[in-house]
Amino acid sequence: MSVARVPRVLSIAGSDPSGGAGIQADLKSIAAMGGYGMSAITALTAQNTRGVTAVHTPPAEFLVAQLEAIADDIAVDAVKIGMLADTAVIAAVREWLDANRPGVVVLDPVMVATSGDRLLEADAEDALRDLLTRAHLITPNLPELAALLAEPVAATWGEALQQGRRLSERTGAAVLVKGGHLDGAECPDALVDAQAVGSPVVAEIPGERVQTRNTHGTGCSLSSAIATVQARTGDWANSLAVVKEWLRGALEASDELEVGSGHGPIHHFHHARAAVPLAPGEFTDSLWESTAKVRAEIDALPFIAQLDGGSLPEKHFAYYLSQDAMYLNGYSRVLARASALAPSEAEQAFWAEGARVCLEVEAELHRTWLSRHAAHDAASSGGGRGTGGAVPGPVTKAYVDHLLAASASGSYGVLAAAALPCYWIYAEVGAALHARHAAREDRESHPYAQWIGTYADERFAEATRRAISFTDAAGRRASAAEREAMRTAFTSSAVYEREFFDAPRRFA
Ligand SMILES: Nc1ncnc2c1ncn2[C@@H]1O[C@H](COP(=O)(O)OP(=O)(O)O)[C@@H](O)[C@H]1O
Ligand SMILES: Cc1ncc(COP(=O)(O)OP(=O)(O)O)c(N)n1
Repeated sequence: MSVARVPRVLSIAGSDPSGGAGIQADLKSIAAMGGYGMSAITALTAQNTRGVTAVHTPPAEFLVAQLEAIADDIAVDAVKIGMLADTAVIAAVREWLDANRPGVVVLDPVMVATSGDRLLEADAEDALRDLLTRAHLITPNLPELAALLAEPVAATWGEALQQGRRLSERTGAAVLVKGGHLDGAECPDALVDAQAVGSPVVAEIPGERVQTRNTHGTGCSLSSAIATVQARTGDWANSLAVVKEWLRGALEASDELEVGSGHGPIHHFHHARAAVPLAPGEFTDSLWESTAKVRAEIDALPFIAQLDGGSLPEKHFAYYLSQDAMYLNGYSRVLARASALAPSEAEQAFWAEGARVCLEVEAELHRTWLSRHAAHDAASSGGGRGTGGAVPGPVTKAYVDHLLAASASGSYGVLAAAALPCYWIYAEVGAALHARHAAREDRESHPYAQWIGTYADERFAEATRRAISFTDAAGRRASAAEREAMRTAFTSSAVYEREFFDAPRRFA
């Protein structure tokens, strides 16, 4: 058979307005597997995650009109058949299949929903048995498999495989035997084909049962997904392996959806969560949120409270200043690298200016603050360093090494994310310190008044806004993997910010 890059897949099935089963689940599954989904609706149900309250089956002629409209205009690479409601619908589908003979036909013999509600009239079961012979693959659950054979429901996986073989013999189609209704921790699936050379079990995929109530529509999703992948690959065993892995993820992520109070739906697009288009600011907002705990820890550090209240030991302040000067020198090189990697001239100029300003501030620290605090600095521990000959402390070294590693990653986004906390957290901490200081009555006599005054620099606040905006744009452009790496880089830098503010207490 020929394979289609974006298979055009038709679901002939019923509608589930709650979106978890029926054509709604099929269209999501087809799209999730890279296909183009279409639907011809056999019946309308009123249902939610707790059960079915009503079924309305339009005249079969209207289904025929839908099927003809599609076939007149569009090549169909694969068909998935679900809820068929009654004999008139089954007859219409049978005639259409005979006239059009699609290359892939997957038939999910929907009879009774998990809630116990009938989705196929009892007198239509024989007509359904006859239709099975038109399918390439049949995907019954264990109660449906038993009903189609008029046998008791299989109690073991071995019995289920035997029943699958018998149904395959009777219909000439392959049967996907599904373990969803088995008791126990295992949830295997197997492709059974009585006509296969050797063993009729063509492929068997073991699987652990996912502990969740959200299994509404798993059968619909599985059958439409496998039809789509089969149209792409032409290999049933491969297709099952792909779909089973995807379905496991969809069950595991289903709690995120929070849909309904009964058996909720699965998360069809769990694998594409990171590819969701982001609004401006959304990415950096989420980075900021993810560091809430670290930022609260920074706010609670003795260094901040003591700087605020004026009781910070001067040797701690001197240590902080000398480490800041050394950090700025390394940070300048990192920003220069961001400039080199920047995708636009505006960004290139922005980071280059940041690199220049870092050196300017470093020089200013040496000229004013550090010379003023030289006596304390020289007396402090760390191997007799003075403001001129100081060596980077362990936190400064580790922080700069982390930033240099981000530079070496070659990813502009990762580097921008690693560099951002130094702007953003410093600006926020500084703004809060400055606001509190401005409200003090004794601010004139505060020993660190002049230093705290530097936190009010509007040019730094503006640079911070631009750094956030450029990093956000990089995050929106990034692949899922790069976004994850950006997140890790940002979080690590936030932790280093905390350690940097705490370093004077530990190492001065
Ligand atoms: N809790 C679960 N954990 C893992 N896989 C499951 C679970 N429930 C169902 N499945 C899988 O979902 C698919 C549909 O299974 P099943 O429940 O047997 O069919 P239906 O939804 O038609 O009743 C199968 O691949 C089955 O293995
Ligand atoms: C409209 C419609 N079609 C099929 C079903 C049955 O869905 P299924 O995937 O077999 O699983 P459950 O929803 O029964 O768990 C349905 N409910 N509605």
